[in-house]
Amino acid sequence: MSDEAQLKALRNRIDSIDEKILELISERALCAQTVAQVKQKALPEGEKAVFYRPEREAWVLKHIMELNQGPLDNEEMARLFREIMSACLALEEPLKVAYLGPEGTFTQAAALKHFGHSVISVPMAAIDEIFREVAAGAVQFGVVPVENSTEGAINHTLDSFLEHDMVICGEVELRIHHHLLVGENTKTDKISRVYSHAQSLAQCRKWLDAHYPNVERVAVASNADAAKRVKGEWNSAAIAGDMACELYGLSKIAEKIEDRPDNSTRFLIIGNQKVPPTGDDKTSVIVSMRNKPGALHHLLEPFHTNGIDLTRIETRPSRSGKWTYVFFIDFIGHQHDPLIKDVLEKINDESVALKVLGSYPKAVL
Ligand SMILES: C=C(O[C@@H]1C=C(C(=O)O)C=C[C@H]1O)C(=O)O
Repeated sequence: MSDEAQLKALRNRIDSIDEKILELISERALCAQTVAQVKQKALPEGEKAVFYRPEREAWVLKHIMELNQGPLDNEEMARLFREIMSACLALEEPLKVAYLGPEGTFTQAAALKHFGHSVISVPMAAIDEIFREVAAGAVQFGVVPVENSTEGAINHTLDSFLEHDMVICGEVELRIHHHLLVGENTKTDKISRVYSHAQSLAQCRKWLDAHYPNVERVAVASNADAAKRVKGEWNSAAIAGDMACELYGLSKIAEKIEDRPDNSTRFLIIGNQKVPPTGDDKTSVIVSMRNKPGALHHLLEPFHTNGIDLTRIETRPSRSGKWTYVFFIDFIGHQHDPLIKDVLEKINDESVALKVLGSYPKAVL
């Protein structure tokens, strides 16, 4: 067979595979629609069904990854299914998700990675506003950054958990790549100012010291905001990611300038919905302790004796008295697991206050 004929035959095969995929996706979407009807029918008149099931979605993605034999890798395959589920869920009910805006931020990228592109994503100007928007019921979920592998905790987010009653329904991790961006009119040899969010400036500190030691570093509300500003200025650059670069039509003069190549940010999904166990979960709690010797030791002991894996511990001022603290603790397991229940009871006895922020599936993607 000639190359030409072979290509034609392969393309014919791809066409007929696509037709089958189309049919199967449509069949899947119809099933999801029927699931919605069944969910709604099971409830008394006037009560609204919960359509989004994070524990089920985590299971579907993991199942696909287990079955996958290549040549596409697991992450790629799961991303495709993430989008299929997102579209199916939108047929049941389009989700509204608030994120730290403006458009083009890493938090928006995290929201789309977690929920897929069929959600309605709503930009908010500040972390606190996301909490308020979810509390008011204007959106079902919010996405907030909580920690960065280079720069540590996002204190605004932690403090917002002290002020609002919010359930954590999920987590998402995003690799953060920063680029130095300029606009059409920027004179690249005359750059005297670099805009970015304080966290991003910090994540690129060494690179800036080495390449632009005398340039003024200006912290602004977000990386997207930084990108927006440079458009109209000839002597400034922005540090931001791919989404902001595309959205504001900028070009990269240096790529991946973050000091640590594994630079990642973890985001939390906040809402009002408690998530049942999947068998591979995390739990987040806030604990306040009496200020006495050995308090932290007593707090951590039940985790140690029960072999529970702590993934994070963070301290913040409690805001209820000078030099008193609260601990944010993340660990592996679900609050409904008998072992975790026991541990939480012990901690409750030892502490001034214990608040379980939520149990949720570990990030799959
Ligand atoms: C179809 C369902 O509803 C939603 C859509 C899902 C899907 O497309 O697979 C999975 C979970 C839910 O978010 C379900 O609950 O099974």
